[in-house]
Amino acid sequence: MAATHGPASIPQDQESRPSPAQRPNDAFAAVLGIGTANPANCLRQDEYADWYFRVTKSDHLTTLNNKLKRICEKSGIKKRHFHFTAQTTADHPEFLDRRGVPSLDGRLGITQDAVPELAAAAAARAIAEWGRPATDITHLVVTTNSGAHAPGADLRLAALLGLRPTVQRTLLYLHGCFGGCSALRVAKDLAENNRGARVLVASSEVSTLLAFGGPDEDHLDALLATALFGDGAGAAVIGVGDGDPTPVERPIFYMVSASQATLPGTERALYMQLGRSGLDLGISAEVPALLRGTIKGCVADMLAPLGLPVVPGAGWNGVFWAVHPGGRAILDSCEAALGLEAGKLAASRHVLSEYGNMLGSTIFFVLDEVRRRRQEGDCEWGLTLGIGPGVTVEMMVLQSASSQD
Ligand SMILES: CCCCCCCCCCCCCCCCCC(=O)SCCNC(=O)CCNC(=O)[C@H](O)C(C)(C)COP(=O)(O)OP(=O)(O)OC[C@H]1O[C@@H](n2cnc3c(N)ncnc32)[C@H](O)[C@@H]1OP(=O)(O)O
Repeated sequence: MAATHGPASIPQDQESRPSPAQRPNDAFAAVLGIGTANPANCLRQDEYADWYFRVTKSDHLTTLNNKLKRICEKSGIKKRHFHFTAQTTADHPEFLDRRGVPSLDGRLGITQDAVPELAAAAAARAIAEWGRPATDITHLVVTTNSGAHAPGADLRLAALLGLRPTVQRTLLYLHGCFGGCSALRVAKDLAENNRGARVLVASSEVSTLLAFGGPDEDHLDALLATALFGDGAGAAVIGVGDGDPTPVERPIFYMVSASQATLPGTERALYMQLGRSGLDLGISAEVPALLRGTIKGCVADMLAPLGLPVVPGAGWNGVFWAVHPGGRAILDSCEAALGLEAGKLAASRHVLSEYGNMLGSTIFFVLDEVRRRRQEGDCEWGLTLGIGPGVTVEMMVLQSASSQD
């Protein structure tokens, strides 16, 4: 299937701009397997605020507790998974004080094992769906916001999965919420430029361990973060059919084109920085409005060279969407700015509801959900959007392989 069902040519727009689809069939990398995993500890969002104020010994801060409750109610999240437990704060009381108390070593000491182990659980599922032995993986791309080690989670993951010692590793740190999209873009390039390559991409996030702290009324975006983020890992196997069919492989999506854009003047709107007290972060309340004002032009600019076909008259509703659910208001902004019909972001909203924002891992959950929901007659072409610090938007044009079966 991999080699015989390459993407059909993308019809050109009237100006006949050069298109990536002018490349021969089967030249595009395809997603050949997807896997996801979460830590076992799961907290309901409607109980989260009270849990958080209890474990941080801050029950007396009722105004902040009520604010967190209001944020949780509007978050579009039902539950989230965490590597973090109440026991973590009992074992590491220094994690509670983010005002200069050193705790980075203790936090990194936990993520060192947690990141590759969670990645391995997701990757094992992706490899099982792919259907070939782990030793056939030629390249490994790992992304995380939850580490600062060398050798890093990529090497541990390779060992846990029994990959070949010659596997070619790439590790992407601190890419924020678009890390999964960046890793997929790198994997696409590796697969398309190395004949026979099979690239394992894995994102693993236990960033709650790095960023957790007690409530602080001078740092309300950190309070917001406690309501949004969860832990999880996603993985995919990427490869090109390259004229050497391997019948066991069944493409899910073809990765037709990848691009990245940064919204001018938005460097401080979203940021992360590792410090001695852990991961410091900023999430401006302006982010949803910033996206609402710019995302349409940004996506149009990135698509312009491609001549992507949309159903006549359907506009942005003529494609399927896999948008990173950075927050409920992020999805609302994209929906409003692009004029999307209700339901177009259903997969993203479902993932947000079930898991929260798992930074770079989230896009794998969304892609998994998009393919689960696919039905006869659904749009053949689609777009992924990753949004994170920069403010950076990563986009990939996908073609569903199932529409060619
Ligand atoms: C178990 C341990 C767990 C620990 C977790 C630890 C944390 C881990 C963190 C990991 C590190 C990750 C860092 C990554 C940073 C960059 C990555 C991203 O892209 S990030 C992705 C980007 N994601 C986003 O940008 C989030 C997008 N935002 C949203 O989705 C929504 O605004 C909403 C759901 C937060 C609220 O719904 P909405 O309809 O707007 O409802 P309303 O208008 O009624 O407001 C309700 C209350 O919310 C308030 N408030 C709002 N914004 C902020 C703010 N920035 N700041 C502060 N407060 C804010 C607002 O003031 C109001 O308060 P009040 O007046 O009631 O007192």
